[in-house]
Amino acid sequence: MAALLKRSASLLRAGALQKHGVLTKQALCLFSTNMRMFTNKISVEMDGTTGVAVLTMKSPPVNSLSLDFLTEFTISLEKLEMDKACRGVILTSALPRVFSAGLDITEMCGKSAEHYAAFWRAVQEFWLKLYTSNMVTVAAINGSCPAGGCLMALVCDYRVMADDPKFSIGLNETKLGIVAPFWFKDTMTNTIGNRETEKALQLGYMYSPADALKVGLVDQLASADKVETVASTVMSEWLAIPDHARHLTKSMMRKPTRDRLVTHRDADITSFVNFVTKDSIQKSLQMYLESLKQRKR
Ligand SMILES: CCCCCCCCCCC/C=C/C(=O)SCCNC(=O)CCNC(=O)[C@H](O)C(C)(C)COP(=O)(O)OP(=O)(O)OC[C@H]1O[C@@H](n2cnc3c(N)ncnc32)[C@H](O)[C@@H]1OP(=O)(O)O
Repeated sequence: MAALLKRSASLLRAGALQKHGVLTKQALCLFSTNMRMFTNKISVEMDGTTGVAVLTMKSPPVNSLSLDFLTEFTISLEKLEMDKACRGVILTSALPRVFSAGLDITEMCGKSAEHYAAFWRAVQEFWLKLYTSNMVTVAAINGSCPAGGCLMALVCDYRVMADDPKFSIGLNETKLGIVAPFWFKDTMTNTIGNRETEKALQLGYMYSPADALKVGLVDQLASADKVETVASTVMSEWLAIPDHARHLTKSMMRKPTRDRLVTHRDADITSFVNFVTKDSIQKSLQMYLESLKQRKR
């Protein structure tokens, strides 16, 4: 399994996944009954009787979405997608207090233009795979989830968040001096509407769980120790709907947003690389990283 994953990761890095559109058969190892899979940063437990997998992010300190993390995540999701027995995935975090801190800022600082392009392609791939998944996807948000972490939750079909005022969720990019790309914006607009998104994005607003529920950014709150149980209950409600009818409905709803990124994918990478290589943006990101480190002192 480790060797297959390693091979899959190198194929993904080498762009083979983009070239052929799917992972090679060799890279696939289908789940059929109860199954566990561990990579460095992710564990997947699939219950063959319910058809539900729990994908747990376990990349300390904050489950930041590095190139390695994104590669492992996308491969794990692809494997589940190819397994006919798997009908739903619950995403959650093994870390206390943090669901995901979003994109790994160190991937956007002090690197080459080639690195930024490869990183951004992996971010796009991650979004596309999760957004267009045929499986029911439920986010069990058991901690804070800024920016890319919020995006991950937003692309799921349903969001259950821990009702703890210490946690927050939102697209806070402007606070870092950067801009949420159009497909982040589209994903949020589709969830909470244009006016609320306009305010939230400009202000880089991080919502408390109660406020997130009020605006529809999350669907349900639960006490921290019940988030995954509530997510499982929601999952069984969604799985009661015939798969083919639900798939077709989901893809009808999501196709225009998905197509917009697919059509402008290369331009979006160029835009990202041009943006992130600017001295002023590098300075903002470095200062933000430094401020995160200073907070602890
Ligand atoms: C014209 C338009 C063109 C558009 C082109 C595109 C433009 C670019 C678009 C980019 C989109 C970006 C999306 C993102 O996701 S950016 C990331 C945003 N994330 C954040 O702001 C989160 C920051 N982190 C936190 O708020 C907290 O860490 C958190 C609440 C998540 C957890 O708090 P906690 O107290 O538990 O942990 P610490 O703060 O002490 O952090 C522990 C260590 O982790 C490091 N850290 C935290 N977050 C990140 C991160 N996102 N990336 C990398 N590293 C991170 C932190 O520095 C600590 O490190 P040290 O232990 O070394 O001090």
